[in-house]
Amino acid sequence: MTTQELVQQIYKKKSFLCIGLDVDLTKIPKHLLDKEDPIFEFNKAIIDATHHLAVGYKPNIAFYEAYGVKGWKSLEKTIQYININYPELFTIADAKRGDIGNTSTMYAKAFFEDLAFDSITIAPYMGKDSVEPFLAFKNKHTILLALTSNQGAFDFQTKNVEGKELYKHVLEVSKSYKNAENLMYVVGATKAEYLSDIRKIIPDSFLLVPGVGAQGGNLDDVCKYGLNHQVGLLINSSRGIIYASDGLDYAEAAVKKALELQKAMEKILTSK
Ligand SMILES: O=C(O)c1cc(=O)[nH]c(=O)n1[C@@H]1O[C@H](COP(=O)(O)O)[C@@H](O)[C@H]1O
Repeated sequence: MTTQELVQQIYKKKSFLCIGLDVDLTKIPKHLLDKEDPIFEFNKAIIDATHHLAVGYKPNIAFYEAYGVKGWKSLEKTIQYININYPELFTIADAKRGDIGNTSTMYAKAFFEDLAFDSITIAPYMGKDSVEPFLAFKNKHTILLALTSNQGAFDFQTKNVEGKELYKHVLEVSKSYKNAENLMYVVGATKAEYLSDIRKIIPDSFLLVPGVGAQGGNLDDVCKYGLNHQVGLLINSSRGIIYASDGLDYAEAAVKKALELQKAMEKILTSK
């Protein structure tokens, strides 16, 4: 998917919501556990109910790998279901990969070619030759971890290195990578106060912003400095939407939570 197609979808739906599919068998409604593939059944119901309110879905790969081959099959069925039934949706493999060049190429093939995701999250720690193999894929997006939502972000990312914070080096250096136009960045919603500095370095890039909902991040704070001329934000909520209820009404409860966020986004977009 091109960035332009993503932007068009955002304006059409008046939403820049991404729903995180972090499926945990201990949290989904009990009646689904009797099904042949409970994870896929859960995802399918959530996607069918919320696809008009969201522009993207982000399965966190750990939640599938945790169930071995079965989990990987559920992931494959989920991404195929989206790509066949809702091809306009932007898909993110939240895999947080990155390794020496030839290994990164194999990760890229796994997520961009075999599973046909539109994008993948990547850790920048191993540098240019670990990131560029992902950037080589046309119309695929590499979402680099810049300033993450967790407390551990302060261990390294905000440390001063040669006069500026490490995350700023990540933003600046990555802009010179080959095919850098395929880059997006992760900035946690809990770090909204850093966004005006971040936008000075990468005014045009899309940001994936997790941490709204369960982690306490605030949508208005993120939008205040995070929005750009093409919106430039994908706000992710996982647990806050998909586990709104663990009863028979789980899909309707997810719609209610997604609608609250979409309405707030519509208001922000129309007042922009
Ligand atoms: O890359 C991510 O998506 C990510 C980066 C980050 O800094 N913080 C963060 O929470 N995430 C992911 O975003 C999702 C947040 O989930 P909730 O807190 O349940 O909305 C999880 O899948 C996290 O792994």
